[in-house]
Amino acid sequence: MNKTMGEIWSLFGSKIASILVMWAMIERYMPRYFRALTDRFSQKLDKLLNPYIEIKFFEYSGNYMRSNDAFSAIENYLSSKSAAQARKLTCSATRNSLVLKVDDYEEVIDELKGVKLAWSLRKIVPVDKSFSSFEKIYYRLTFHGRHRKFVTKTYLKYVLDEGKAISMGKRQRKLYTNGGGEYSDKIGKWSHVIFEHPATFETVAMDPEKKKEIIDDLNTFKNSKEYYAKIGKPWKRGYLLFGPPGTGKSTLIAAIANFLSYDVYDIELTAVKSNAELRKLLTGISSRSVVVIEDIDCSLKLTGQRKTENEKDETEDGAVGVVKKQVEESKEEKKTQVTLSGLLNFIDGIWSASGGERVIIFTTNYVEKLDQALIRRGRMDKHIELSYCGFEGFKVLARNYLNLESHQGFEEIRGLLEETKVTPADIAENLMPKVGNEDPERCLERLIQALKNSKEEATKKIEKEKETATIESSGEDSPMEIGDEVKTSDPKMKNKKKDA
Ligand SMILES: Nc1ncnc2c1ncn2[C@@H]1O[C@H](COP(=O)(O)OP(=O)(O)OP(=O)(O)O)[C@@H](O)[C@H]1O
Ligand SMILES: [Mg+2]
Repeated sequence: MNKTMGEIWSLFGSKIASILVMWAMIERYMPRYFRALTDRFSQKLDKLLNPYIEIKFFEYSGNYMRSNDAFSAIENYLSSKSAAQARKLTCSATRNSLVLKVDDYEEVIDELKGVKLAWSLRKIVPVDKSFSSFEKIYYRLTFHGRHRKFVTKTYLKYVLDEGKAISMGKRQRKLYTNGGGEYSDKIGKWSHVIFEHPATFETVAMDPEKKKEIIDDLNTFKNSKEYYAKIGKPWKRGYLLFGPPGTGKSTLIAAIANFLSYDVYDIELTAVKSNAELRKLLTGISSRSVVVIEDIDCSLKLTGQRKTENEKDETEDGAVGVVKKQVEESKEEKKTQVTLSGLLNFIDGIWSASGGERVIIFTTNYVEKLDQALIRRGRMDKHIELSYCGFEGFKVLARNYLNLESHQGFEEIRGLLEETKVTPADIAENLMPKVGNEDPERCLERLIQALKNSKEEATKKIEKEKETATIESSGEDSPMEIGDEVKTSDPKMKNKKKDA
C-alpha cells in the first residue's frame, strides 16, 4: 500500500504541487474573478444536485412583528387538507367542532394541475432567551424549480384565496392578550387562545333602541371601506362603553366581536412598560379586529401623568421633596411608562392607517375621570352608556336564562324595576337555576324577592340620608368647636345660652 502511494507520489507529486501553487497564485492575484467563478460553479452544482426551491411564510413579518395574513390563510388552507393526509396532527376542540392541524415538521403534499408541492410547519428556536429573541414559526413550501412560474403566478394566489374564503366561513377567531409578567419572554408580544364567547346582540340585555343604533353603526362601518378611503381617514371606529360594574360592558364587547366576526386584542396596559413596547404590540395587530382596553381609568393614570409633569417645578422644592419625588417617580416607572400622548398616537396614529378595519373599545366605570382628549369624538366616535336593568333588558334575560317569553309575574317585576336600581348581572344571578332543574317559577320568585329587598334597602337608605341631612342643616350655622355647649333644640336652653 505504502509502496503504491509512494509510486503515485513519484509519478504525480510534482504535478499536484504545481497545481496547488497555481491555485494559490490564482487566489492571490485574481480573487474576485476566481470567487465569481467558483460561486457560479457551486450554484450550478447545487441546482444540479438539488433542483428544489423553498419559500418561507413566517407567522409575523417585519421588525414590528406584524402578523402575516399569508400565514393564517395557509394555516386555514392546510387544515382542510391535513386531516386527510398528515400522519401527525394536533387537535383542538371548540364548542361546535374539532379542529385538526398538521403537526410541526410533518409534511403535507398538495397537488394542483398536476404539480406536486410539499408544505410543512417549522420553527426557528432562538439560542438565547433574551427579550428580543423568540421562537419564529413558519410554513415552508418546497417545489421543483421548473414550476417556479406556476407557483408564484397561480398556485400561491389560489392558496391564499382559498384560505381567506375558509376563514370567512368557519374560521376560529382568536382572543389575543399581552403581558405575561416582567421576566416573561412574552413581553411586547401577543399570546392567543381561541375566542369562543357566546354573547350575541340577541342575548345582551339593553334598551332595544340603543341596541339597534349600535348594530346600524357597526353595519355602516363594516361596509364603508371606500367611504373611509375617500375622506382620507383610517378605517377604524372608536367606542367608549361606560357604566357601573355588572351592566354588560364586557358582554357587549364580545357581542360586537361576534357580530363582526373579528379577532379580539385585549390590551392590558399595566403590563406595557413603555410607549415603544405599546407601539410594537399595536403594529402586531392584524386588520379585522376589535382592540379593547378595559377599565381605562384604572389602567393608566392618564390625567395624573400629565399633571405630574407640571407639578414637578411648582409644588416640590428642597432636597427632601426631590428625593421623595424620585422615589415616587421610580415607583411609577416600574408600574408603567405608557403616556397619554403615546396612547393618543396609538388611537389616531399612523399604525391605524396600515391595514384598517379595526374597532377600538375603551371601557370605564367612571367616565368623568377620563381625560377629555382621550374620549373626544373622532377618537372615541360613539359613547355608549350601559345602565341598570330596565324591563326590556329583563325580558331578554328571562328568555336567555329561563326560556320564558311572558309570565304573570312579569308585571310585578316591571313595577319593581322602575322603583329600584339593579344591574343586569344581579338579575342574571337570580334567574340562574341554583340546583339542578330548578323550576322557572322558583327563579322568578327569588328575583321578585331580591328586587323587593333591594327596594326596601334603597328606601331605608334614603330615609337615613334625609335624617342626617336634617340634623346637619339644623346645626349648619354654628359648627361646634371645643368649648362650645352641646346644641339643643330645647327653646329654654337656647334662651339660657343667649342670656349668658
Ligand atoms: N347587559 C347584559 N346582558 C346580558 N348579560 C349581562 C349584561 N350585563 C351583565 N350581564 C351578565 O353579568 C355578567 C357580568 O357582566 P359584564 O362582565 O359584562 O359587566 P361589566 O359591565 O363588564 O362589569 P365591570 O365594569 O365590572 O367590568 C356577565 O357574565 C353576564 O352574564
Ligand atoms: Mg367588564
